[in-house]
Amino acid sequence: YLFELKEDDDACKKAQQTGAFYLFHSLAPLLQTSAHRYLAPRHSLLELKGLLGKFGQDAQRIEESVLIGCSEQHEAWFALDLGLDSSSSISAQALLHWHHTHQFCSRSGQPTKKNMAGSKRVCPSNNIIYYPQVAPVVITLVSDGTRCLLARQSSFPKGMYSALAGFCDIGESLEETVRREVAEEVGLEVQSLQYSASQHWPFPNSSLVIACHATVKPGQTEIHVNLRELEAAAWFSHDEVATALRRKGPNVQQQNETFPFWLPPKVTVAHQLIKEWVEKQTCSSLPA
Ligand SMILES: NC(=O)C1=CN([C@@H]2O[C@H](COP(=O)(O)OP(=O)(O)OC[C@H]3O[C@@H](n4cnc5c(N)ncnc54)[C@H](OP(=O)(O)O)[C@@H]3O)[C@@H](O)[C@H]2O)C=CC1
Ligand SMILES: [Mg+2]
Repeated sequence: YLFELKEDDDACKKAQQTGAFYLFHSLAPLLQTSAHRYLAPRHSLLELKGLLGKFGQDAQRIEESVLIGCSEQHEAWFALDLGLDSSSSISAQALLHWHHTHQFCSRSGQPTKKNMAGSKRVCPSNNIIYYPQVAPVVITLVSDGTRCLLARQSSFPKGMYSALAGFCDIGESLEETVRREVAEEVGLEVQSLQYSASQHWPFPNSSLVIACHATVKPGQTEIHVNLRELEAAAWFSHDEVATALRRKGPNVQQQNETFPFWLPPKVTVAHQLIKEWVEKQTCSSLPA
């Protein structure tokens, strides 16, 4: 069904009649607080038209919405940004952002036109099709068997350490990216690696973060921090990491100077990767 909506502008327009719209303003989602949770309110086409009228905006703006999914019952879901310049066409956040920053054909310089679903943009002068881009990123938790390596960039919030990360270069396999990034950032040679999980990551542009565990040879653990990429990197013991996992974000005052660091929040695949390592270490240290 989604494929049909992406390929057929008329079918997509029809789906808007019974669909649900989620709203953004300058790429920030409109959220509603409800019992200490944030919910994204849904709007029918009729409600949306009413809202647009209230804000003095033309109903034509609905053409700028982008398809972001559908329910099992074929209710189509759309996202619309009411805060961006009305001449731009838009898309949930990552897709909206991509449309906002890909308005022109890089061959002809002419404005490109979004299809109804927002799954692509086409240059009317040469028919070149542009599809939304995703940049693959690997995130690697390096271990020497008993400790794991965590690092921080100067741009991280104060005290936060995470696993190593890096964008894939063109032509690389994921395995090659892991080996290159680990060598580049901390001067270590990866011995083996294992895939863990992946996550869509909309910051700064749309990325697909692929998380892996990697090992280095126990005798080859000396870190050479690349200070152009990282502010610091160090080996941490199982206990240090397990304690840091229980610590909540930067707002918590650190009581104990021995553990001055904290880890990325639960929502990140980085957190899941570190948690997985801690759990694996705990299991392997239990008596058989
Ligand atoms: N969800 C998660 O758990 C995690 C997500 N991440 C995300 O992974 C990303 C990569 O990690 P990071 O260590 O910064 O990567 P890198 O080590 O590859 O370094 C980032 C630098 O690479 C350059 N670069 C190369 N290709 C791209 C591209 N396609 N898009 C943007 N920059 C590119 C940029 O340089 P220049 O600025 O000079 O152009 C950028 O500053 C970050 O955006 C981070 O938010 C990282 C860890 C965990
Ligand atoms: Mg990096």
